[in-house]
Amino acid sequence: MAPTQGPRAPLEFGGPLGAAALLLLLPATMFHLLLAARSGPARLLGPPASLPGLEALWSPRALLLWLAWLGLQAALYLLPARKVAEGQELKDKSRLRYPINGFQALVLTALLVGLGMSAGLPLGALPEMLLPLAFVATLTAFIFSLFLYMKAQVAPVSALAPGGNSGNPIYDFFLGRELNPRICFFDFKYFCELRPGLIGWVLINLALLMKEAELQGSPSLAMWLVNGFQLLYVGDALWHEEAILTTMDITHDGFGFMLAFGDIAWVPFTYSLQAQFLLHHPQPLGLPMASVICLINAIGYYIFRGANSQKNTFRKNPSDPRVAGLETISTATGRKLLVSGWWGMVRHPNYLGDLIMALAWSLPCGVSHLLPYFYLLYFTALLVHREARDERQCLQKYGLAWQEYCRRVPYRIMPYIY
Ligand SMILES: NC(=O)C1=CN([C@@H]2O[C@H](COP(=O)(O)OP(=O)(O)OC[C@H]3O[C@@H](n4cnc5c(N)ncnc54)[C@H](OP(=O)(O)O)[C@@H]3O)[C@@H](O)[C@H]2O)C=CC1
Ligand SMILES: CC(C)=CCC[C@@H](C)[C@H]1CC=C2C3=C(CC[C@@]21C)[C@@]1(C)CC[C@H](O)C(C)(C)[C@@H]1CC3
Repeated sequence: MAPTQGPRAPLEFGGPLGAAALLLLLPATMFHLLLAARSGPARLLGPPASLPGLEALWSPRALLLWLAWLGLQAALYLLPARKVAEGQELKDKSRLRYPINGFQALVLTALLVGLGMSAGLPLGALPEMLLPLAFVATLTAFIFSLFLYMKAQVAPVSALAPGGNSGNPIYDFFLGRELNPRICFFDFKYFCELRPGLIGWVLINLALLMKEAELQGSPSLAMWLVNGFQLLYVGDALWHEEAILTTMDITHDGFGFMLAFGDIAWVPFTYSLQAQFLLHHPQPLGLPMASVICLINAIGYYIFRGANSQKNTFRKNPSDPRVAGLETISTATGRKLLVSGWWGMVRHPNYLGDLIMALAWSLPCGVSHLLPYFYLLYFTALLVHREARDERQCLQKYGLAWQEYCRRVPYRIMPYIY
């Protein structure tokens, strides 16, 4: 049995109690949002108009569809890739290899869905199945996390994540014990983070758009914008798939319920909330306002992509002409920190861009309801918390050099505000 990390390792997310609460709260919130979006009052706060019975949650057809979806995405993952990338160096000095074929999976999925639709596949029926689909996705996340927890029992110590090995089963189940659980070349965390949930999200959005077209004669401008913006975001993530190998989720966090549920259930069913809301609460949107919203999304995307690409280019090759002229601070680890360019503006410019885009995704839903702004509120909380976790890790890694960086770049996410 793999040993634990010992009682003195710092606990996150409020320790075992916080983890236990989140195990219940996260699925409950997701179901609340799904129900609220389709209800008349569409209240974010307060109880849903009615609670569904088990017959509304359980459907063998939804289970089959869900398993077919996971199977399709797994098959696409296993197709030959245009490139195989190496991950960050692990504790045992080895590096894992990852197929770079996520964008290919998105295109092939789009082709298959297109073919299916021309053969009569009723994509517009999907919105009716969101509740039972979310239910089987949640069940899958629980069962899968249990499998991951047990798999970690026989994993070598070097394969364990820095957190998630406290010895408390609830906490460790939630956070995840093993860093990169795999069977042969199939990496579960890498697969889940980018494929079934992210591609599922844009498919759900598309189904909501088709349904709106069925009901109203054509999709609304607001629905087009939400679909377009979020497709750009998902397409971008898959196009720059390799960049995920340096994120905290892959390099630091174990794979447990938090990420498994987040990746396969939370992302597709709550990130599509704006499109769900629009189907049940059509919103008028004129061209001038739509243009302003497009501009906001473009500004957010420009900052998000610029900052992420600048850091990735710099981390891959600091002498790359695109980043060689930037000012840096040396650290004792031999790695440098950027102090000019995007990373000299605030310490997390990529989060700022992401948040601006989140605002642009909600604005097409008007200002009559708070519900479509849930993503913006949740995402602000997630990124503020994530930023604090990252800063702790960077302080540990870079010590004085990180303190110097914080002194030179005092704002975390929003210049002059935070
Ligand atoms: N839509 C969603 O739900 C979510 C989206 N995201 C997005 O994912 C993206 C990745 O985010 P995340 O993984 O949290 O973090 P980052 O991509 O911001 O990576 C943080 C790491 O970057 C390195 N770094 C920090 N400052 C500097 C600097 N000045 N110069 C060079 N390197 C630096 C450090 O690692 P090192 O030095 O070791 O390289 C640090 O640990 C973001 O765009 C975020 O908005 C994140 C979470 C959820
Ligand atoms: C509330 C809850 C269940 C939290 C779990 C958090 C996860 C939902 C997120 C943690 C980091 C994520 C990232 C993306 C999606 C959400 C999760 C999984 C991401 C794949 C979205 C697309 C981006 O371009 C990205 C690739 C940078 C990003 C990576 C982090």
